[in-house]
Amino acid sequence: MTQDELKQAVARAAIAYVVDGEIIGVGTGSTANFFIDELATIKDRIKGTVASSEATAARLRGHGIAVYDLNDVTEIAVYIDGADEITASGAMIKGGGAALTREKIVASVSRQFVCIADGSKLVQTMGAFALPVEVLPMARAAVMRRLAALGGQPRLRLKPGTEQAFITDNGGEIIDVAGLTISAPAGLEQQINQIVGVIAVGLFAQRGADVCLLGTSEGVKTLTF
Ligand SMILES: O=C[C@H](O)[C@H](O)[C@H](O)COP(=O)(O)O
Repeated sequence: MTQDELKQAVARAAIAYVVDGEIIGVGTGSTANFFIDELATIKDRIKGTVASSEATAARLRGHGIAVYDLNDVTEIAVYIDGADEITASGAMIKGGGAALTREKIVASVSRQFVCIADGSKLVQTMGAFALPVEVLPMARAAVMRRLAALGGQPRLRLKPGTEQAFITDNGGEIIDVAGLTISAPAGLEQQINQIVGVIAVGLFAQRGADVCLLGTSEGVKTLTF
């Protein structure tokens, strides 16, 4: 099976976690896009969605699915999203698609977090994927020095094909930190959160996934944490 077929399989399996009549939180990225396309086939069963990025909101609306502002919603039944890396305890690195801050916010008000990922995302120790950190542009250099002091190699994410900083939906910039071996994800998440100028770190450990639907050549495996 190709990686896309594995992503499609987990996206389809995630439909079983959608709660009828409720609001669903929707993630960002290629796996989440497959999920949005599946959700479109049962859109009449849900009340609507909250999106974790402008790109996701546009894709949802393109399918005629209602997208609510989070400020108008008190509870989200389930949040469904991909990951860049996930451990056997449900901690994740996210933000390869630069949506980490809104993803974290939507996940934080959701009753359940269902991660959908192809098998290549399951790792023993996180860090091979450079850790994304969203920062306020004026704090970029100061935060990069602090991240380097933690042992990483921080690099400013650029707009593809340019020398200009990539700008997120929130007006922030992304620093990708390579070279970390993340053996205590919750502690590192807390430590990076405390650096002044950081908007959010792409470590989802304090609030990790509750379930991971993992796409493998033997079928979709369900990991619960
Ligand atoms: O910001 C992006 C998100 O955290 C994605 O969930 C993550 O990058 C995984 O994306 P994909 O499903 O494209 O591998």
